[in-house]
Amino acid sequence: MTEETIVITGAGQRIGFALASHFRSKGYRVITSYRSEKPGVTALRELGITCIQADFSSDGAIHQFAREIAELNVEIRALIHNASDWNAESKTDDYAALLNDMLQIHVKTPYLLNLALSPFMTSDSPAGSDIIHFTDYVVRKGSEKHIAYSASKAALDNMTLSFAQKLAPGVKVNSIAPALIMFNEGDDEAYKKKALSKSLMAIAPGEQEVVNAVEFIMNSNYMTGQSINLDGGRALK
Ligand SMILES: NC(=O)C1=CN([C@@H]2O[C@H](COP(=O)(O)OP(=O)(O)OC[C@H]3O[C@@H](n4cnc5c(N)ncnc54)[C@H](OP(=O)(O)O)[C@@H]3O)[C@@H](O)[C@H]2O)C=CC1
Ligand SMILES: Nc1nc2c(c(=O)[nH]1)N=C([C@H](O)[C@@H](O)CO)CN2
Repeated sequence: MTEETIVITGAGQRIGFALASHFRSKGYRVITSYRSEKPGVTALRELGITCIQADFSSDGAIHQFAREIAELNVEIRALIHNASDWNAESKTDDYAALLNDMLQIHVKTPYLLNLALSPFMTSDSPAGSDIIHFTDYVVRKGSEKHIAYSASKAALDNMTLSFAQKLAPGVKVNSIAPALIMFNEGDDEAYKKKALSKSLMAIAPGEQEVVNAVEFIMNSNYMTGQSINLDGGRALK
């Protein structure tokens, strides 16, 4: 038996959680990875979403996650690479480990999952199937506070181009490059004011904005190898 399936990495909270609940409410089978058990993961299970524990810091865990999905005999409509850590140089003095961690989650994980799971992306829908990478506004500008994070997201942006070529025409491969979407718990008022002032729109738009961008990509019959800048016009400020 096959069922149109959406695979989302790192969906236990925030944007990944919003995407998983959205697609489940539309009737898709949804499979997510989660690293740590948390209330969001319980809530996903209650919605009937398959949640597979996977900490992608080891290559073995990436391969195991792909194997578990392959064994479910699914037809993947979309593979959404959401899992990410936003680690800063200021929080460590082990820069080699930081760079490894950033490359592991933002480059090696999507690279290996795309190669392992693209054979299961054979949707009959006119828009085909989709791979969506979440990059970041900083891909265009760099970031002095998140150098390794920014470099790894830039590599992911580049992989969008290569996989778009490799997998066309059956699979479209695109990126979403967000700037501020939502604040983190503990962000203080001074930080929020500064962050908001960086874009023309001057808002933190929330998860639904990303859900809308994913829907836009999936509904396109023609767009591949592109990046959507979901950044409130930040580059123009
Ligand atoms: N929020 C924003 O304003 C912006 C977001 N983005 C991008 O959008 C995407 C979603 O953002 P957001 O919801 O804020 O992300 P979060 O940082 O809140 O969540 C990311 C998820 O990825 C999981 N994860 C992290 N590292 C690993 C790992 N090694 N193995 C497995 N899972 C892992 C985390 O698991 P756990 O629950 O265990 O921590 C977490 O649930 C990300 O790719 C992000 O970089 C880009 C720009 C702005
Ligand atoms: N994995 C994450 N990546 C990013 C986050 C986050 O919370 N988790 N947050 C940001 C910021 O919102 C930034 O764009 C503005 O402060 C960037 N990436």
